Amino acid sequence: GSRQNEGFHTVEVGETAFTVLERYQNLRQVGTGAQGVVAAAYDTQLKQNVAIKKLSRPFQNVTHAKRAYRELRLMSLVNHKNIIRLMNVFTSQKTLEDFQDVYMVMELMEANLSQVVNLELDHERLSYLLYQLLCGVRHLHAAGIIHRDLKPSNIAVKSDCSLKILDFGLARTANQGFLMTPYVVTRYYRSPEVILGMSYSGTVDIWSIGCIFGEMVRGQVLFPGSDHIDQWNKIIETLGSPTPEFVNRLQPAVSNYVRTRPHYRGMSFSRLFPDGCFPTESGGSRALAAQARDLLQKMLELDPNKRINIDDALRHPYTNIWYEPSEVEAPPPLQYDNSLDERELTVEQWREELWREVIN
Ligand SMILES: O=C(Nc1cccc(-c2n[nH]c3ccc(-c4nc[nH]n4)cc23)c1)c1ccco1
Repeated sequence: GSRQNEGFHTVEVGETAFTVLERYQNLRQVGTGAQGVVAAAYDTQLKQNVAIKKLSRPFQNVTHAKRAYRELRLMSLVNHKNIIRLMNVFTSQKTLEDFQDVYMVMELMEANLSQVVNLELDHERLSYLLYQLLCGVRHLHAAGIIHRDLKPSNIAVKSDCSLKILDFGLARTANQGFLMTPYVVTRYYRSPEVILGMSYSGTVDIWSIGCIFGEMVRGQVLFPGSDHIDQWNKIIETLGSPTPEFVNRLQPAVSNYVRTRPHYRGMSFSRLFPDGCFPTESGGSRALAAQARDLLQKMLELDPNKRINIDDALRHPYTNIWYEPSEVEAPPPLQYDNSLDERELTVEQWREELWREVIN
């Protein structure tokens, strides 16, 4: 029979075949994402558990290819404790012609945040998770990377309450919603400026963090919109209509639409996040609830120009108890050249780009 690739072995993980280096043993599925299947494994060389993500035919279309290329380049560029680290990347195929799959080996976490948002977290854990998320995003922004698609499913945690961001979101030119796979694009955490197609800056990620933080407090999604229109309606019904000054900054067609909406006053934040939905452990909890509510209000500001920025959020009383200059001001990685993942290449050209990234 054909000589099995030396140094590789093939195992079934769920319905997916993983052909991985011999050093990775005892594979078991821990998750699936829009890009592929993730397995936990034991690395017999490093003598530690790892996560292995299989990207099946990442060049199958431009969306997958851009995302895979961006992720490979960014993960090897970025080095921060709150961003998942790429430990190895390989393919079992020997030539470009045979090139099919990419395997990314990363640190193993224990759960993703969507499995944690409905737990009753005390203020200590809540503020620590929020602080780490802000640190990780600050590091991305320092490298010129705006994530734009932060949500609980692409953030992972461990029982020691450590948190890591799992991916790098959308390339600026990625199409906003149509995917070839059956996976639904979750828009619940997308900021008003992304929904309304405005120019955007790093504060889009602050909005998403506010939505995630709010969901951990409330135990349910803040703005569960079924599409962009519904998403916008849910946001203004809850937070109130935008100011005329904000609406005037929109593109004409969009501002005309936004003006047709009924006028909403919005709910007060003490009604949105009453004391009852905060942990009530002994001592100081009313003061902590007030601090958490204050920070939420500043993150869930409709107008990006008025929204709190990352540095102020890290210095807010609710999070700055964790402030460690070494974690917050970690030296920024080399600036990421966004233009590389925004080239309009053909599937075949992306395949070659990915092949080069994997074999070097
Ligand atoms: O469920 C377990 N772990 C778990 C749960 C959720 C995420 C990860 C995870 N760790 N590292 C990663 C890197 C990337 C991804 C990724 N998911 C989509 N895209 N990328 C996910 C991970 C791990 C578990 C049970 C027993 C031991 O671990």
